[in-house]
Amino acid sequence: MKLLAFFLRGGSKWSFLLPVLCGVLSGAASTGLISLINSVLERSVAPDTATALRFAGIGLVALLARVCSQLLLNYLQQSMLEKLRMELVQRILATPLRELEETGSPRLLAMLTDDVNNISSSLLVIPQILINAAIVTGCLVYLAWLSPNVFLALMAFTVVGFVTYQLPMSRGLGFIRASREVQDRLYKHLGAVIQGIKELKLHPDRRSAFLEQSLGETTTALRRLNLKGSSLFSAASSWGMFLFFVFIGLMLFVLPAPGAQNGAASLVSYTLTVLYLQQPLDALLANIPFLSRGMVSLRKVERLLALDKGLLEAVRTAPAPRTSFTRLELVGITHSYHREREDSSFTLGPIHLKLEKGELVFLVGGNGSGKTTLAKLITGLYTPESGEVRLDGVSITAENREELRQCFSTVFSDYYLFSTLLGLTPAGLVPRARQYLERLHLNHKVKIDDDGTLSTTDLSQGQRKRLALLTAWLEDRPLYVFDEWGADQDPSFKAVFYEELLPEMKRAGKTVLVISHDNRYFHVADRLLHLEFGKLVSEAEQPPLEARQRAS
Ligand SMILES: Nc1ncnc2c1ncn2[C@@H]1O[C@H](COP(=O)(O)OP(=O)(O)OP(=O)(O)O)[C@@H](O)[C@H]1O
Repeated sequence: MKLLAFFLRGGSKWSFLLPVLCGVLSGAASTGLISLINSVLERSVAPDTATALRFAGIGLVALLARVCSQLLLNYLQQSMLEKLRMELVQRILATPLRELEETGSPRLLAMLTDDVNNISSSLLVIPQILINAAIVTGCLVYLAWLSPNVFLALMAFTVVGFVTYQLPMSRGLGFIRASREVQDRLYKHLGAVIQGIKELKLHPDRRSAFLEQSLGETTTALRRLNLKGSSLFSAASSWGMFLFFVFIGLMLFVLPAPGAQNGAASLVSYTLTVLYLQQPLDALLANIPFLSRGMVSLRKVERLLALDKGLLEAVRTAPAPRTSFTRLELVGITHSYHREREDSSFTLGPIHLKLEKGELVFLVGGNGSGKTTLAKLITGLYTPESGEVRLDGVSITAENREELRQCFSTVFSDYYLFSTLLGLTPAGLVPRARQYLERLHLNHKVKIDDDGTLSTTDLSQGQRKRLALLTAWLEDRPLYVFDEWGADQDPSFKAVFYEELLPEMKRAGKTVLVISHDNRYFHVADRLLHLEFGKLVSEAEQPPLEARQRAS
């Protein structure tokens, strides 16, 4: 029911109902056919040309309605697949970063691939189940008309069949749920194959251990669980069919045509009708496992789908980026990471901090002291657990957090480089981008097409970071955050970055927060913020930039 409600909510009701109606029409026509066949066999209808034409007409309706239903269903499935995937991606984009980090990329990937496929496959079987259920109902009504006793006997069998069918089905569902959990682990290992390929290639023992233990154990567990689940589903389905044949056997040999008034002719009619039930019943039983997988997957993505509408709206209707700001204040903000398995936690803050327009601020401190975490809080990527962030005196809440984010251009140490200047296409930008390429000494390596496509991103780490800096530069936001940007640069380019580019940004009125371990260049900063174990331990004002440059 949950699945049905989800589909009906997700699209136009007619796009779902139309294939069902076509299917039901096809089912009704099929039932009409079986009734006609019975009548001809019983000789209650003459096998003349008119009957043959009736037969052909009903058959044609059954066929055309079935084809329409299938075509509409295929269309519905593909558009649902696209819609669901886009919807999930939009919800991922609107989900708080911390929540996504806790979910982890393997689970997100499994949702976007396996779960989306399972849900859309179950979409395809829902109408088929409804269609086959309609055929079964049609046949049952016909059977009830032929003989109420045979109908009642069949219903009694159906109840027994349903109850006994449920037992293996619910066990099977348990295995499918467990296999879906293991699937997340599989994606983690597959990620390790791709990202850890160098380490795996260079170390045979690690490679074998990975193949046998990590990946091997997971794929074996997955195979076993899926096998158990599918076997139980098949067993349940076969049990249903077995009961069906038992019923036919009883009808033929033990209780010859209960309620039969017309002897052999009636027996032929019941048997034929009951036999005709086999195909839709078989399809019904075969489709239920797909439905079960769809339900398991829907539960997996439910949390994303239930995302607060306000968050979704805030991302969909993001404000235009600000061109300037005066002051950003952090008032007693805190953030904690809890590690369940390690029974330890890291707490940043409470942090009190002000960033003014045109300031060049360095954030320094040991590894793990909380610099990146603080940068994520400042940029609005994390929501503080307590305290307040104020932009030009206005408190930042869920409603206006997008406005804060739009103030920043960043290059985090785990930045991502897009292969085009995505979202940056105002006229005159590409010539500026080419100038920056030259300044960043990348003009011999990378070309930028008029549509903003970069000729390559297959560069050295230092060069890739320069390209990321170029994108940030082009965004032209009032606040910049560079997280250990200089770490991959050669000494000459480090000097260009710290002594030319940063002061130039400052002169252009930008506020720049630089996370750095390059103590050779600390003199460039207006202020040094020192973070240790999550606390700001000191804040050092420095003399004016010109004096500092002269001194160095
Ligand atoms: N996603 C996360 N989940 C759990 N703990 C985290 C996460 N990110 C960081 N931490 C922990 O929080 C602490 C601060 O990390 P953070 O990355 O902010 O430090 P940092 O000062 O930027 O370090 P570095 O100089 O090494 O980049 C560390 O102890 C780290 O283990």
